[in-house]
Amino acid sequence: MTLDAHLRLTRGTFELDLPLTVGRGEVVALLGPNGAGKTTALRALAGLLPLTGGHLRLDGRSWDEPPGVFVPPERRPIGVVFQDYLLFAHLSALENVAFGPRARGARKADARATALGWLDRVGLAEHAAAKPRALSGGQAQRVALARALATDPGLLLLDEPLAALDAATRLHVRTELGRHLDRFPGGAVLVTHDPLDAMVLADRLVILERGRVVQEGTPTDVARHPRTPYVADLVGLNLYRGTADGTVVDLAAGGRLTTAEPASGPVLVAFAPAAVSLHPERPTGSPRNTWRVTVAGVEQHAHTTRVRLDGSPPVLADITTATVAELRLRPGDHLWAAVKATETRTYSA
Ligand SMILES: Nc1ncnc2c1ncn2[C@@H]1O[C@H](COP(=O)(O)OP(=O)(O)OP(=O)(O)O)[C@@H](O)[C@H]1O
Repeated sequence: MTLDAHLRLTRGTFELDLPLTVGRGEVVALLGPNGAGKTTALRALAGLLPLTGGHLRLDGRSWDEPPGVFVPPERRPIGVVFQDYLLFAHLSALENVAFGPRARGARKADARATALGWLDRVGLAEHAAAKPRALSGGQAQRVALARALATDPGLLLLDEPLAALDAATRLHVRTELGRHLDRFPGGAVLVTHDPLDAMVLADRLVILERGRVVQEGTPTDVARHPRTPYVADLVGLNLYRGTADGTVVDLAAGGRLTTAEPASGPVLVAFAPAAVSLHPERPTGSPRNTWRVTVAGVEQHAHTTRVRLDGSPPVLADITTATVAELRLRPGDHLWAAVKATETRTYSA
């Protein structure tokens, strides 16, 4: 199955304008800040919101092409997994999964056999008789996935499928979901806020901001070459726009950096917060960028401390607990930031 779409629609003052293709067996993650249009895109794919322009085709068959064509949701071969599962509370796990095949005309015994096969594949055959309230969050999510796959959909839509799970369950269900997605022959569109879900599960990321695509590529490519502050934040990098003249880049945010790769004209420069070291005095002796900074905030992460620093340019630094103790950091403190040219990546803007 191949999805070929240009989703154009208007909701109040918001406009979605999203070209989107999904190949056979491909998982595409839609990422973006709140209000970027991710849910709107998913609802348009499902047929819950009609397009106002553009087109939506699966394997050459048109599902939505205003003004003439609109295939209603119940006639689209899609499977949907939402964060809150939406299992029928009064039906058993088996009946929940059998519901789709039944609704599509399968005989009761056949629908139950299909459902049991899917529950077995997601490791829940022994919970077939359980009602949703007797299942854990992770188990309910697996029933929701089995239910979506039991109808043999051409397209799978996943809306924040792991968001309702606690951290430990999430890790486990993420790995399992990845395995099922690898085997799924159709295409899948995954909406998520979690960069890790997207990086682990998706073949390709499409980043939306204000209804438009701002960046698209494999997880590795996007993580290495963020193009907007939102994407840089998502993948945890410092990112600056600037103008390069050889290995010197004048930054739009103020200041200049010496980089390793020579370039010319408008560029983006990125480096990891872990590449930044902080010093009470100006460090000397090695070929580094150094500039004066002021501590704006300090956050404790799992194994490091992230320090937000004002300066020209402002910068994020990840430092060890030992360094935090040594520097006794407090907001307003003046320090020197240093980053080696070889730790920076430069690419055209
Ligand atoms: N019922 C509605 N009527 C008018 N505008 C709406 C409606 N629902 C959403 N919008 C607008 O559409 C835009 C996109 O919303 P959407 O829910 O698709 O974003 P999202 O990327 O899924 O955000 P989130 O991450 O918060 O779920 C928003 O700017 C919102 O204001």
